[in-house]
Amino acid sequence: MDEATVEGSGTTEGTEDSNGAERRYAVVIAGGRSTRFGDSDKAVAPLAGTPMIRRVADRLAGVTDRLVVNCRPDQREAIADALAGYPNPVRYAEDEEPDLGPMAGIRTGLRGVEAWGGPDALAFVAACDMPFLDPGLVSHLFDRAADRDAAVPRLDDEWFQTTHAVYRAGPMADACDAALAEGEGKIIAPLFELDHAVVEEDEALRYADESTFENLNTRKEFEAAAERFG
Ligand SMILES: Nc1nc2c(ncn2[C@@H]2O[C@H](COP(=O)(O)OP(=O)(O)OP(=O)(O)O)[C@@H](O)[C@H]2O)c(=O)[nH]1
Ligand SMILES: [Mg+2]
Repeated sequence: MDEATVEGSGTTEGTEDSNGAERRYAVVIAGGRSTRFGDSDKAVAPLAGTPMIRRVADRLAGVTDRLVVNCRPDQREAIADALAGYPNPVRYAEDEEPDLGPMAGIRTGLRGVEAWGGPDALAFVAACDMPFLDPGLVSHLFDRAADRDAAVPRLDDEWFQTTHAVYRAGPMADACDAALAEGEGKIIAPLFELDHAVVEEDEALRYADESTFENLNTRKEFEAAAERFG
């Protein structure tokens, strides 16, 4: 791999498991610098006693079969500690070049999925800072992506939730590579290259409440969220 270190490259197993059901992948991207949060990594910061990335991963454990975490190499040990004992198999897709932005994180995470389950595997991609995400909506997004290459929620007819969306690993990673090569920074650009379902707000909110899209950026938001976990 030229851009990312992905474990298990070359061990593609296909997307079917033994009972014929399609495996569902989760990707959590965590390669950001948490600058609004402060001088520690928000991914592993304890949120009401549990590292935030663990809360995100736990929300996904029942509706996905395998987890790929995208991060920088220097984050990996702390993240692996946070995910110790996770019920599903976990692999890491490390940024070879850091700080290329969330689109590069999505690309690298999906390359990890592709190496594990093949290019047609579907993955729900989440940011590491969305601890309220709703597994019911995640399942629905998988259903909506089944005959497409992506399913992405859109709020208020306008705001695509690209880090709360399902993608087919190979096509989306290729589209991100192309966008990155063109210097295209807008995270929605690769989406428009794909056959994608848009899940409008009213549809999404039949499966979840708004908090599923909430992301925590500042220490203040983090502390307010911690109180909601009691
Ligand atoms: N791999 C990778 N992931 C990123 C990068 N920038 C942001 N992310 C991830 O994208 C998601 C959304 O990013 P932000 O909420 O801006 O997080 P952040 O960049 O760590 O925080 P700020 O520095 O405050 O912007 C988070 O899960 C980040 O970890 C990056 O350069 N590389
Ligand atoms: Mg950022």
